[in-house]
Amino acid sequence: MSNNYEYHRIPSVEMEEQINNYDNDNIEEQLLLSSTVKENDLFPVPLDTIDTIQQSKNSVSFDLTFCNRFLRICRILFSPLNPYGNLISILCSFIIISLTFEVVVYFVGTIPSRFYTVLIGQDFEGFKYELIWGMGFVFCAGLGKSLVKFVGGIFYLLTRKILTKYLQNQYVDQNTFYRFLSKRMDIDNPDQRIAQDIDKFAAKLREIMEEVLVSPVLIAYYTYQTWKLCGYLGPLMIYSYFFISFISSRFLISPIVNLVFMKEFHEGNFRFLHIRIRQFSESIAFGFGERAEKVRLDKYFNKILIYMRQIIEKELILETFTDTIAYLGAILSYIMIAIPIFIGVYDNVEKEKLGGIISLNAFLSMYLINQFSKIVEQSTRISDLAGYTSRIGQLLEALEEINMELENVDIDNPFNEPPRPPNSELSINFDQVTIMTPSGNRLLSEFKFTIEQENNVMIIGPNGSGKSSILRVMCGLWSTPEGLVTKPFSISNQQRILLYLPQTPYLVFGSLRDQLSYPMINDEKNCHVTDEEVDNLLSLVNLTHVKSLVRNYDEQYGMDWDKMLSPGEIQRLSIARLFYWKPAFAALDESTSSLDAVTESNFFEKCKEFNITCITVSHNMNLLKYHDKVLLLDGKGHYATSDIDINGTENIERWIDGILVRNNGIIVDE
Ligand SMILES: Nc1ncnc2c1ncn2[C@@H]1O[C@H](COP(=O)(O)OP(=O)(O)OP(=O)(O)O)[C@@H](O)[C@H]1O
Repeated sequence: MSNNYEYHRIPSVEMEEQINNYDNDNIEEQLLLSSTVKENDLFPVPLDTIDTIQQSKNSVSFDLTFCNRFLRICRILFSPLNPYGNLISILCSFIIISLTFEVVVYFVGTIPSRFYTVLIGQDFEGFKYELIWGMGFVFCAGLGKSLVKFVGGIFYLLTRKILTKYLQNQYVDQNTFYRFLSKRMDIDNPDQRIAQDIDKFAAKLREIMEEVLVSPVLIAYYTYQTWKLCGYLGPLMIYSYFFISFISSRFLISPIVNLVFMKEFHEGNFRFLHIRIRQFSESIAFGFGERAEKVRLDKYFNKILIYMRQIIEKELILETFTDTIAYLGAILSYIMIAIPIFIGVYDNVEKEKLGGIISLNAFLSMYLINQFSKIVEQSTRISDLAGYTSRIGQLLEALEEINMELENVDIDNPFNEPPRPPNSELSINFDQVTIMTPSGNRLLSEFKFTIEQENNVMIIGPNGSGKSSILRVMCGLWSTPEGLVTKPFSISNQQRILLYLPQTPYLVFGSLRDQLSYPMINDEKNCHVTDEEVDNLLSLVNLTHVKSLVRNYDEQYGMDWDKMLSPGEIQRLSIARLFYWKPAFAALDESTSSLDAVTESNFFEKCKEFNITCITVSHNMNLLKYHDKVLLLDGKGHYATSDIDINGTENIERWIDGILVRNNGIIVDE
């Protein structure tokens, strides 16, 4: 066996030549030219044009759109209706602690001059007093600083929690994410936006808050003090100076916002490629695709590096500007006092007093300037924040649009049918239905078909003819522009009328019990499948050996499920899930393709026994014998239906061949 494996792993001579011929320096270009690796595998447009398209499509900057998106996010964060936590009270604590800290820092700043006074006066009692108070203030300053950081941490945590839960609940709601992923190709990596960009947004917001949260209060206080000393001219000069600085810095921030956006876009793709390698490790290894994957990864990582470099370069200019502004502020305070001195306002003031006025003015205006400088110094952080704001804002807007479409759809009852009593006759009816892909491609028109209980239906037809699409419409994933689909819906969460089984079943991150009762969640309070039921279900599908693979039925497993079970066993597990639910209808999309013939036959027998009506999509004509009706699509927008009678399936196969050969229109048998 292992020799066989080794044999398959040896690349063919041509492949080896091809790989050896790659010039390492120019490997990307060569691989792109070779037929084995095509850029289009990943994206429908050449990679080099992706940036241009993304940039034009997602052109983001530090403008009114940013302000609107930022305000929108703030409304979510500070909404009193928000159920995830009270950010307003954290913000108030943040402000109070930061202000108290500023006051303590002010007193700590006066400690040297107090010591100076008592030491000059050789006042021992005063020295002891200052020592005790000084120690107290220093301790409070240390505590205050840590408290500011602590409340900042809580603020960051709550910001992330509120935004993530808000977006996640919208994204993973009804089938929003399915519609979103099929329709909104323009919004890249929604997962990254929720998992990473929100985190970065919250971290940047915290950093900015820690720096400038109390600035408005301090600015108001020192504006008043400066105005008292220098008249209106002093504050006016400082305000004008920083207004001009802020407006100028805006032009330096804007290009960085776009670069941050694009860097995050490529970060998402880079991570996506790594996830694909993990997901398709075996296929890549079988196909000798390691080098191709490496080239792809390098290509995306290089893009990230290029954007990072550009951001660093642009930040150099921005930092130079903001630091210069901060240093120029020091000179400004002297210009402010120089004007009244040189125009003769203080001509009658004694020289000693003038010295005091100059130093007091310098102190007050420097403090005011310092507060403004702090705001301008946040430019680099603000540019990052604006980039994340755009990414989160875009996702919010797109989800809102999708949710507006879904507003009137009840997922358990997507067709707004009146409820039926559980035991009434069940059927699924397509009445003059148009089936159209989300991209607007019409697959079937005026489709008329009824699926009745206990009448298994097999849907057949060439690839891409729309077989799975019929199931998508039936399960409510796709809406129908014309016609009406009626079907019974689940009366309660404990009962499923219709269950869909795909070719590759979805295995949850969870326990064996969870696999069987999916989508029901098992926990200490709600255990939906008893141990006995687990045993029965596993023996029904011949999977009893799985019991020895897990420590117990509640042990949680993640990606390991894919390694523990073969594709056929995974299909059997999903069939056990079907037998757990025993729905009235089972939509089977190639879901028995990996089963051996005996297991397949047992499966259909059991379905009959459990009164599960199968709607099967398959290319395997051997399955015809388990069905009562056949629906044939020709791939050109036509369909035909026929009963499969007791004379066997040979007639039906001839009928199918006839239609596919004639391919000339709609034939409805009844
Ligand atoms: N989410 C989607 N968005 C746009 N087009 C789609 C989407 N899903 C499927 N399609 C298109 O709809 C057409 C029918 O697809 P469908 O999956 O129904 O084919 P099928 O008959 O089941 O094919 P196969 O036998 O290969 O499974 C295909 O051309 C496919 O490209």
